[in-house]
Amino acid sequence: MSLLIKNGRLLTETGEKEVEIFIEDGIISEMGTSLDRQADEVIDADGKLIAPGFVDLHIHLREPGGEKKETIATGTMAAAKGGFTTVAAMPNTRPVPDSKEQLEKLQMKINETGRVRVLPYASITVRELGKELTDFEGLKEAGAFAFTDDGVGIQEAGMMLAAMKKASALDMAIVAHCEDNTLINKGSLHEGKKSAELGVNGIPSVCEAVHIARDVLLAEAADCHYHVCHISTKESVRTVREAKRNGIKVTAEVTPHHLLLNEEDITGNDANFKMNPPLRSREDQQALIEGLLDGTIDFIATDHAPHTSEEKAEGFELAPFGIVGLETAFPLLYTKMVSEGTITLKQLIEFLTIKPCEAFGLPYGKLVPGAAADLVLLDLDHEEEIDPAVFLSKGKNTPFTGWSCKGWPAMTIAAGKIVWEKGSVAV
Ligand SMILES: NC(=O)N[C@@H](CC(=O)O)C(=O)O
Ligand SMILES: [Zn+2]
Ligand SMILES: [Zn+2]
Repeated sequence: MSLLIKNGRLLTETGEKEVEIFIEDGIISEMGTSLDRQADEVIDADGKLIAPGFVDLHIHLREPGGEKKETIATGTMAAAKGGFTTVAAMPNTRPVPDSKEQLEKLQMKINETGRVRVLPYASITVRELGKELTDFEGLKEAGAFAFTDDGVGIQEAGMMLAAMKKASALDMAIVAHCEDNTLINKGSLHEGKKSAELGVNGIPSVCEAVHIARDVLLAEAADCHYHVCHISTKESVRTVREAKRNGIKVTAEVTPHHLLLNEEDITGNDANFKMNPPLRSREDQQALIEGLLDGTIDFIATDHAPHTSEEKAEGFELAPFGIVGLETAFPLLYTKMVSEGTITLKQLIEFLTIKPCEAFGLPYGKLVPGAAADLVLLDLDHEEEIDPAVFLSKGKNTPFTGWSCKGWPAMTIAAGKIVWEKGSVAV
């Protein structure tokens, strides 16, 4: 099976140039200006920008156990529509992939129904209960991408150190949801201006930062790659910056919503603004942007966390934490950060491709001969309003409804196959 993409544009060090890409058996075989190649299928990119397929190392697919919210099939369709060709699935499912057997079952399901590449996380502790470490060796053998108890923090330093030592010996990363249970304060949003205004309990910034401060020291002691999920506060950014300066192997991700929103954007009782960590202050938002620009924060991940409309209708205090992100990440970031001059298009693409891959030593995220043919065609000028009714995700829980964005994916190719095309009927 071969594919020839004509009339594409490529972003290079020296600006944009025209490109043709010849793909054979899922691999980029040749790139150039006028390739003299016969292909089974020819695609006219019609001047669209061709970028490496996006990589999202933090998403929730909900299967097994949460199929009302999302499945591997619907979540990876949403990923394809958003231009993502590699995603890493969090293990807070029921059951949790906390044994070789469970992870093997999950892998089978991914192979059957995943539309794009799915890297499964395994949990750090059995059932994510924080009491007993999982079988790291067996889970690595079964294909675990890294270890995390996302959804909850690892409460005990001794448990975290033991996990890091084991992970380090296997050359695997510990990926952390940083939240100290004794500091949550039964909050449903950030402890600050908005919580005071509404008179409701808030989650203080230190609830996150205190875990990061502890964990960078543990990572140093264990010589382990430690990755911070969804970083959200200025104190957290400062702590990661300092740890990096000291040579500690720490990386961090930030979500589009923490870059684009702060607590002041929360409207009424709308639980589509409720996520964990919560939207923080304007100063925190600014610190996250600065952290991304100076390399303290390595890449962007959506934390795509679908919930049903019924659950989200329960109101701010009762609804579950989490918002969807796969189908809106690029248009939002392109419109709000690139068009407004905060970052360049090249930087944005890197934060969604090569940067996450470099952080975790993955061989994806670049367009070069010999690489997997994972790519996205971007229609940078096309403008459209965000409308959850057209999402392929089962989750409609977004705070960005009605935002007018440019920069929509027009076609996504994963491992040499068209996995999503604008205007075509979803199959
Ligand atoms: N981010 C969220 O608000 N929710 C996530 C859990 C998590 O990422 O911690 C979920 O699983 O719904
Ligand atoms: Zn989390
Ligand atoms: Zn998450």
